[in-house]
Amino acid sequence: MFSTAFLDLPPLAHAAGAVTLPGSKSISNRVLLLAAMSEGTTTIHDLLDSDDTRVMLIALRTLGCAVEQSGAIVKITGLGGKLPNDSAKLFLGNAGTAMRPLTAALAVVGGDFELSGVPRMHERPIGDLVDALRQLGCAIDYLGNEGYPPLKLGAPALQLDAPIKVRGDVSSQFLTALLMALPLVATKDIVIEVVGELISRPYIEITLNLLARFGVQVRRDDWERFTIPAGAKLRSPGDIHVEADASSASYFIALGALSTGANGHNGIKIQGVGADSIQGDIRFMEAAQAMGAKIESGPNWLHIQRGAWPLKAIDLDCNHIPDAAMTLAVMALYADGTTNLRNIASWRVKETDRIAAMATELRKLGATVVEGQDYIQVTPPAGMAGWKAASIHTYDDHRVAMCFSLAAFNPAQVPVRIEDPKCVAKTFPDYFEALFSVATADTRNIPVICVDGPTASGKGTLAAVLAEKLGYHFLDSGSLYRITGLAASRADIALEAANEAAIVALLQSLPIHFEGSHIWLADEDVSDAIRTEEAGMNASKVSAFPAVRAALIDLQRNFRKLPGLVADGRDMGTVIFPEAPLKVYLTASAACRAERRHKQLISKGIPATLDDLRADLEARDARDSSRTVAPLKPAQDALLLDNSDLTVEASVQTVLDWWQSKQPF
Ligand SMILES: O=C(O)C1=C[C@@H](OP(=O)(O)O)[C@@H](O)[C@H](O)C1
Ligand SMILES: C=C(OP(=O)(O)O)C(=O)O
Repeated sequence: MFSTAFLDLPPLAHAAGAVTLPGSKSISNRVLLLAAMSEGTTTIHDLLDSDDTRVMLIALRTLGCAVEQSGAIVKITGLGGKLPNDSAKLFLGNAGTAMRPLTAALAVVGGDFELSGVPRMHERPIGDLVDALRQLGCAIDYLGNEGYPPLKLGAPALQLDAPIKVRGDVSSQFLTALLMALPLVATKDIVIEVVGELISRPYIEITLNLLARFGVQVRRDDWERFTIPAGAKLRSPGDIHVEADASSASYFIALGALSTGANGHNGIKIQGVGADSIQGDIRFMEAAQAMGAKIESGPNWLHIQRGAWPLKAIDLDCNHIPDAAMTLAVMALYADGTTNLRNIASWRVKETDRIAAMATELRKLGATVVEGQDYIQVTPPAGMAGWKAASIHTYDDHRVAMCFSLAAFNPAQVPVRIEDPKCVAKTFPDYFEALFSVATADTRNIPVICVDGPTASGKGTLAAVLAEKLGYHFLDSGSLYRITGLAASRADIALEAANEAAIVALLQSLPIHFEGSHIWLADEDVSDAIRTEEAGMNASKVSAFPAVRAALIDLQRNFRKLPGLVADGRDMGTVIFPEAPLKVYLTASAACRAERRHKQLISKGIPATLDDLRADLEARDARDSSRTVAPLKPAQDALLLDNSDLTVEASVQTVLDWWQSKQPF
């Protein structure tokens, strides 16, 4: 997951390949609650692991439910409707699929419970559900604003005779919550009557489908009357598999529809969900097809390719696909006219006011947007010149972050900044990793920040922090020379010019790989072994051999991958990435560098004297700057930063400011 303040997406060129998507949020949280309340043990396969399921799992554990987790398999020992802990405070984040169904289940079972969430959850309505539960005799108080969480639940005095009326026009989750809770107390037939037009109906179908899997057949009369039969009992089905999330699939369906292939591959294959999914959002496929996508489907897979181009503008009632329809609003940027998405009033009471958010952010990109209480009309930017680079505010809404990433395919090749990318953790923590696994950009568009400088200038530290703050890859090029020196010494090859060819041959066979800040040589983590003073000296020696440097060029350039790279070394800006948009040459006085190195060594318990260290590093500076190939020197267009008197934080901030000053947003 990218936990950076923002994630800059360079203009994306193509996308092709396969993605396996995480489990459905709607299925996961329903199955968790049903499994916890049922009799028997349920083994859940491919459960979604995200913020929304985490709050549900924590809540169930707090209530006394036994949960065993091993990898993607979760085993729940059902409580049979009886709670070991009948007093608890539950924090449910911003998960509607946890807050609404748990409210109903705990209210009918009874106990002393407080249910709260993030501030936005306290602005998301729940009054219609509370009103319905109060008709049943449930004891529910508002702890904050009337009609909204947080809630306090008490012991109910259940009256099951009269039909329960529930409004269906604000959220279908209220009806879902009642349908899942009432089997716990169905000593007689319980009738639920929906008042007002029921929205988001396919989600009710998911609920009915899963209730049936847990042994409860609800009778449905049209979409207005639902009967839980007397004696209904939740019984574990044993094993249950969670399909991949169809709403998450919408971003990759769109990706297939709007991008051309890459690396000899064409189209996007989505694994884990197919056209026969029980999730209503799978019908996003039809909307994407209407816009031009070519889609094939098989058991649990979809394959999407670009068809019509530009996409065709559509006019669509999106009530049945409220979540995936946000993706259509971004696809509309690539359409041949104005797209009209209607009957989406519920967008206003979700993670944010989604109609307002989409309108504001689409306009930043250059689109013309008209919004109404329950619709949005999107007209694409006028020609290439109409597109604007934009920093997309994401309102702590996972779907805003995910769908706006698709704007990076814009024909004007302007970058797109996604603010607070970690908000995708609600349903798809590794969304951007999945995107980068199939999307490609022209190499020249992938940003590189070079940090060059002499030994002990702190360039490794600076570069690593920059990479972390920007979510970029990190190339510690010096480590490649260090590994080469280490491997040659271990192979008893003297580090002399006469052995240059042998060292290159050895280097080409080295199984080097990087994992975060760790560097591996085959099965050995050599991160520490290459950091000794001796390894540094050896690195300096092998790095003076032209053939060694040449052999490492492609390896280093291959680090330039989406979303970007921070590369530290001695010739990053001069030789390896001469066209990098930002080159920093980091220095500090010899005295200062010797002192830093001294502190470092002493703290590790390695004896050293300041004078020796200073002499060594001056010798190393001389060798590095006088070698014939790629000598250490600032690139002509490098910005010089002397950090002798700067903290790491101050150096990082200076470079981040330089970087920001080069951005179009
Ligand atoms: O029941 C569900 O799993 C959901 C129902 C929908 O909400 P509304 O019924 O409020 O539209 C949907 O937007 C939400 O993401 C999940
Ligand atoms: C509306 C959504 O979430 P919730 O389940 O919290 O309602 C969503 O995921 O788009």
